[in-house]
Amino acid sequence: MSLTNSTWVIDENENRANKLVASLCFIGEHAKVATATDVQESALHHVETVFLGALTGHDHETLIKSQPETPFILIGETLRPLLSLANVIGILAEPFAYAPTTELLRDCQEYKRHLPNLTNSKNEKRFDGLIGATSEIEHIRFLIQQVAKTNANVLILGESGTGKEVVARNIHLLSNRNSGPFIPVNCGAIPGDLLESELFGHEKGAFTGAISTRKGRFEMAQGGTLFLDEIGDMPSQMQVKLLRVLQERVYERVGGGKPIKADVRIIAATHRNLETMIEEDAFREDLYYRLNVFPIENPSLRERKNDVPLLLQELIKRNVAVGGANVKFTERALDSLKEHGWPGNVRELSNLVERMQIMFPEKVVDVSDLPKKYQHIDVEEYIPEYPEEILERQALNDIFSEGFGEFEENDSDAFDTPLDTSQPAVLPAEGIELKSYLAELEVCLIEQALERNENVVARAAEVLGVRRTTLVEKMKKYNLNN
Ligand SMILES: Nc1ncnc2c1ncn2[C@@H]1O[C@H](COP(=O)(O)OP(=O)(O)OP(=O)(O)O)[C@@H](O)[C@H]1O
Repeated sequence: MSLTNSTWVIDENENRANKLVASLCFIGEHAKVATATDVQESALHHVETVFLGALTGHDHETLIKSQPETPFILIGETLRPLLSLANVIGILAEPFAYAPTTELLRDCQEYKRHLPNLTNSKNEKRFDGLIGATSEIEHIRFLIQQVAKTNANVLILGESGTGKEVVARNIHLLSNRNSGPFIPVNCGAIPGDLLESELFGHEKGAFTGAISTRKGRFEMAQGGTLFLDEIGDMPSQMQVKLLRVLQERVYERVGGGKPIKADVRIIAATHRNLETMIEEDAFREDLYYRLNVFPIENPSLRERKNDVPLLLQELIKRNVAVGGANVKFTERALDSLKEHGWPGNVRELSNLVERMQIMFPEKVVDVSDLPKKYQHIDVEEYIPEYPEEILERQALNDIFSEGFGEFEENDSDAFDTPLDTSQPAVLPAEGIELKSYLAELEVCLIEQALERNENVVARAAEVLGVRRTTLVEKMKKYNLNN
């Protein structure tokens, strides 16, 4: 329960009011007796809960409605009809027992915590790059806010690409160390024998190659936050050394004897299961408990798939800001993306967005434009139908610009059919009906292409040198069912 925010008891049944204040104080609440006039005259931002009992000269309903951001608890059954008001959380009757009192106080806290204007606007602005509106990400924001104010070590768990570093940066940003540095170290990317000097620094000549004295990441993070990413990949001899620093808060540079005081907040992260690693003797249990003071479990993207559209929008915006092209997604393309499993989480989504921005600049992306593995819903593909004259012009172009010459040279059997079209270049003396002649020729070539390619339209389109959708149109036009 809150110790800083206060709880007010407004009840003209003085005896009952005093009993309630006493029992609230007993459970650690800062409770005091107040009056209806106090409510009318204050903004009540600092008031967590108001207990409301008997009143004379004031209307209960008007009073409750005048403070919509404040949760009220009614005292005594006679006020039950007021339960229908949204900010009335419940009724408490004498004797004021521990269980119902604490439950109601907790509900009031929740009412305040989820107040739309607090969670969505004021707080959001203070978070940097942590996008999402689902309850899963709201919970992460809540944990960040709670732990940021303290100096506790934090362990961020979660699959790769879920934004563990984003969370760590936000803890730093909201902490009172935010004027100090945020120093990340990827423990998995630095070879074991270099990690010690990387973390603690070294004195000149401490080892071959130590040509000058160098500060380590701990020293660089002094007064700020050290983010130990991929802590599960830290070699065991380094785990011992890190544990010592966490316990004693001092360390020495490699090759140096002078102890340096560590004023550093530690945030560690891993995608590994440290408890299993402990069982396998791959991670020290004592270090685990030192680091795991406050665990934060980042949800995977598939656990918060309703955030996909919002994230997508944000990732597009970020790329546009650095010169990328804009791109839009149809509603059903978004639905399809929501069905994806996202093993690479937000990082995978970010890569997909970049790919789509390159492939479809300033266009709208539909399900069929997505790479195959992201197509999770069946949609009927739109095949445009064009006016007759355009199709005829295209047919003529196809035939005269690329068609015949090559066909004759490369495949002398191509026109070995009963149709007159086997000698297309020779104009009979009596002339021809060009339109139907060309149509027959087209049908003949399409049929051959389909036959040679076991009726696979995509392959037939390839040998005819047209797009698959064009061939499908022509087959529809000539009523050719394969
Ligand atoms: N909630 C989020 N909102 C916006 N961007 C996010 C979010 N989560 C992750 N990202 C983006 O996804 C990418 C991966 O995030 P980050 O590096 O923090 O993940 P990680 O969990 O630390 O990954 P790894 O375990 O591989 O180190 C970054 O570009 C980051 O900006």
